[in-house]
Amino acid sequence: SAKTDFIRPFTVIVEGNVGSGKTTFLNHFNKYDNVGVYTEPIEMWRNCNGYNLLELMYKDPKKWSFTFQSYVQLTMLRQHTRLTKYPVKLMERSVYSARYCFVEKMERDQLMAAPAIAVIDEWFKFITENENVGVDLIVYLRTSPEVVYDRILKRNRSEERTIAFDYFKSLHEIHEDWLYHKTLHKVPAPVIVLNADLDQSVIGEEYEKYEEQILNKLPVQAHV
Ligand SMILES: Cc1cc2cn([C@H]3C[C@H](O)[C@@H](CO)O3)c(=O)nc2[nH]1
Repeated sequence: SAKTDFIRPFTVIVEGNVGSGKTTFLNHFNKYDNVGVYTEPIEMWRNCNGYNLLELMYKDPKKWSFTFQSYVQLTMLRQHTRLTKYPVKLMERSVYSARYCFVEKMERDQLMAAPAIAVIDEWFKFITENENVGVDLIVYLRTSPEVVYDRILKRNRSEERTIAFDYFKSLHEIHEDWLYHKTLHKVPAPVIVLNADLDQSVIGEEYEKYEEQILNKLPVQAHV
């Protein structure tokens, strides 16, 4: 059958520090039948043609950050452009946080040389010119670094064992500048800020506060 034209659904990206509770958030919204949930393709980063790029990056960030982030950009582009039958698409992170948070962090730590950043940035500009990569809403799971650090230690993901607290602290500041103070990089859609420090036992109420906006259920503004 002819490939249907790409009709971009109402696209929501879920952003936040490592350990900010994105998976818990996505699981909560997965139960709605009109929402397509697209989790971070971490298994692809762990197995790119047999190579665990995530592990390589954490083991030797100077050597592998460019390789890792260029593959992240490709896999996130794939997530953005995947056709979905759902009217609402919920994505875990995006090409925007890839560039504005993680590549930003690697640039500040000089883990990626300027020519490498220039190449990533050219790809990013080309990719984001395409409106199929547009987003309609950003959910910012706002946390404090201490809370996410404690969660990461408990989660104990093998590749993350070597990360120092300072990494999460500066990644937190980058997210704050981007999505809360809005002083860092372009913000591609309106932002809803959730208090994601809340414990799993009560955070459902926090989600429910914004459910209508997230599910695009708000009454359509009458066009006068
Ligand atoms: C878009 C994007 C997600 C992402 C995650 N990560 C890392 C942070 C976590 O340890 C792990 C899974 O999110 O990958 C990264 O280094 N660069 C990234 N870029």
